[in-house]
Amino acid sequence: MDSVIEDVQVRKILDSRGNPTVEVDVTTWNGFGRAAAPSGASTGSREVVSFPEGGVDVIVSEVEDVIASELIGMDANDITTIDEVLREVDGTGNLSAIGGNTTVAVSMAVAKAAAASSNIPLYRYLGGNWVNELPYPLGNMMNGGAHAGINAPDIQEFLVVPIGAKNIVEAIFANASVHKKLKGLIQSKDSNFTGGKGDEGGWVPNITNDNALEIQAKACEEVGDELGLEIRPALDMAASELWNSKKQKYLYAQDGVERDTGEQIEFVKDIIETYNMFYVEDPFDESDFEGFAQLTSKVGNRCLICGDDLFVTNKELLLKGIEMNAANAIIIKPNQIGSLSETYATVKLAKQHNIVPVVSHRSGETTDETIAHLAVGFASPMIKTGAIGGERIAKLNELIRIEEELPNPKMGQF
Ligand SMILES: O=C(O)[C@@H](CO)OP(=O)(O)O
Ligand SMILES: [Mg+2]
Repeated sequence: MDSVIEDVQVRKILDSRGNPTVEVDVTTWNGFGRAAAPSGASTGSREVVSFPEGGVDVIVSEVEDVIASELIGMDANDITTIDEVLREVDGTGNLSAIGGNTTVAVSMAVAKAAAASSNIPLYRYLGGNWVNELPYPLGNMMNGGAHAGINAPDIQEFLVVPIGAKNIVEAIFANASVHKKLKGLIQSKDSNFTGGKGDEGGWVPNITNDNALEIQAKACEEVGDELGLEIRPALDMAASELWNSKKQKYLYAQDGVERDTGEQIEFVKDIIETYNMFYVEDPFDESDFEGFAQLTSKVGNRCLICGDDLFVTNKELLLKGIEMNAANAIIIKPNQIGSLSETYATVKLAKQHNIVPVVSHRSGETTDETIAHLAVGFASPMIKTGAIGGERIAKLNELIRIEEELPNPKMGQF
């Protein structure tokens, strides 16, 4: 049979932070799939464990043979069973024995090999013949928090969404234009700015959160006017990184301000209203479903409130979020949960409840382009994958190629 797995190979490769990660090759009788795992810096505490003790070297020297001997002879189309086998091989609840990064790379490589065995691209294999939607790219413009150095803003990511773009090419180049525009705007506020960038290619300015918000909005407006399309600001606050559980407060070191949960709700609501934010991710600590629910009830009709560390792509946590009306969007990162089939189950649940799934990169990435295919195949209306930088444009440029292949392409529907 065309899709029977004949070989599985694991190797150590570099990620964008210079750290080791795994790349997996899966060969079938008539196909080949390759995928690599990314890694986070601001990771949620309920994510699966990325690597076992001993790191990538242990996987290459000890785990590769075990996985290969289990998978060889199986049908690559049977991804759900293969993912279950990987969980059995691991034998722990949180994938700490062989690592969620190992299992997710195998799982994605298997899916790519299955698609290749049928001579179709991964997005079509996952989404079927009707797929025709491209995701709006959520582009990273300025970095702070755990993705930048000291003196940068506390908010982790200042993002933009080119919501008026008619196609993916226009959208991707609009984001790149905002990124360029911001360089000059930062220089006018920060005389020491050297043009330094953070982990995801956004600029790292030495300015306050307020100043960053102001120039983010200005850049959206100016570039939007120049290009004649609407561009809206967005944020990933990664607030678990700001939360101090002893003090029960969010600490904004750059601004010298501390906020309790009530003050944080008002602060974020105010930002959303002042700057007409399209999307705010992780405005509260990862355990504060209640804070999320309060904010969503106040502004969920005009802004996407998205859970990343809150849900960690986990179906059970999403279910809790749905019951509490905690959010109206969810970040989808396959390596948070460790397999493609579980990732899909979470996306499906989100869609059934009108929660917008946002397929996302990690701060540590490789040139693997798989998430571009997942976003299109899952009809995710938005993808978070940076704006510039080799490991980010690998995904963006793949979306351009996918758009070219689709007979009747449209931008995503919310
Ligand atoms: O918080 C996030 O959303 C991500 C990606 O932007 O960062 P990390 O991969 O460090 O978790
Ligand atoms: Mg996040």
